[in-house]
Amino acid sequence: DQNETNYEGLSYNYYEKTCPRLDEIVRSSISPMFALDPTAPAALLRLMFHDCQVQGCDASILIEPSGDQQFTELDSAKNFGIRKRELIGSIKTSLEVECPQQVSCSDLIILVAREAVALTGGPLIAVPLGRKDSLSTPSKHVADSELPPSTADVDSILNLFAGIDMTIEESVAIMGSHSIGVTHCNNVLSRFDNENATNANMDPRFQTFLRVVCPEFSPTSKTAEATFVPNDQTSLIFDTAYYDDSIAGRGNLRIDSEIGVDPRTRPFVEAFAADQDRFFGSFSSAFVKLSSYKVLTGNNGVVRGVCDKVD
Ligand code: HEM
Ligand SMILES: [Ca+2]
Repeated sequence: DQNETNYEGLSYNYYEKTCPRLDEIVRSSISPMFALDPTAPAALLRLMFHDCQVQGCDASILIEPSGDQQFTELDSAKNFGIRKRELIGSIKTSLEVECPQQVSCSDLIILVAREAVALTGGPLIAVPLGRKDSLSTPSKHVADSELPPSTADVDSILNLFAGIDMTIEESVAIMGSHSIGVTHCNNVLSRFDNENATNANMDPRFQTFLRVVCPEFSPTSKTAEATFVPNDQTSLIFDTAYYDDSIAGRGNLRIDSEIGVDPRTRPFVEAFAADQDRFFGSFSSAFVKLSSYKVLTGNNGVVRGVCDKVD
C-alpha cells in the first residue's frame, strides 16, 4: 500500500530533510539525457531489474573492476546489452553538490528507472526510498545464476516473480517493461529453430521480418551482437503495444510470446492490451515490489561517495 510510510524498511519521505529537492534534481538531470538519446530510458529500466535481481537492489551492478577484483557482474553474459550505467554516476556527481553523502546509488537507480517509465509515457510511480549500497564485492557468478536466460519460459518467470511476492497479474505487468527498448539479434536467433519450443506462438510473417533484420546464424558473432530489433511497435513509448504484439505472435523473446498463449497469463495480457489504466496500476505495484527486493537499510549498507567503487 503506497500510503503506508514504511515498506520493507523503506519510506516515502526518506529524503524529506536531507535532500528535499531530490526528485526535481533527478528529473531535471535525466530528462536532457533522455532527450539526447531516446533509447536510454529502456537501458535504465533494465538496469534496475538487473541490479535488484542480483543480491537485491544495492547498486552492485555499478561496481567497476579494481585491485584483485577483476570480474564484476558486467562480465556475466546475462548482462549482455546493459548500457548507460554511467548516467547514474553523473547524476550522483551533481547530487553531491546539493546533498553531499546523502543519496545512495541504489536509490538513484530506482529513481532514474521511475523517470524512465514516466518520461516515456508510463505511470509516475511513487517509490519508497532509503536503500543503502552494498559493500561486498560484486560477483559474476551470482549474476550468472540469478539473472534469467533470454530463453526463459512462463514457468520460470512466474517462479522468479513469486519469489518477490508478485501475483501472476503483476508478473505479466512487469514484463510490460519490454514495451520499450531493443533486443539484440544474438538473443532472438534461437527462435528461428522451428522444432524448438522457444518459438511457440510466432507469426510466420514476424519470423520472416526477424530473419531479415537478424541474418547472422552464430549467436556469438559480432554482427549478431551489433544488430537489434525493437521490443514492440512503439519501442520508445511505454504503452500497451507490447501486449498487442504478444497476442499477435510478434514477441521477440520466448517469454514475450508465451505469455500471450499460456492459460495462466493470457487473461492478463488481454486485459492489459484493452485497458492501459489497469496495466499502469499493476505495473506500478509490481515495480515497487521489484525495487524493494532484498534491500539493505540502516547500518546494513553504506551511501557510496562514488557509485562505481565500493567505499
Ligand atoms: C524475467 C524475464 C526477463 C527476461 C528473460 C528478459 C530478457 C531480456 C533480454 C534478452 C533483453 C535484450 C537485451 C539485449 O539484447 O540488449 C531484454 C531487454 C530489456 N529488458 Fe528484459 N527480461 C526479463 C524481464 C525484465 C524486467 C522485469 C524488466 C524491467 C523491470 C526488463 C526490462 C527490459 C528492458 C527495458 C529492455 C530493453 C533494454 C535496452 O533497450 O537496452 N526485463 N530483456
Ligand atoms: Ca544488486
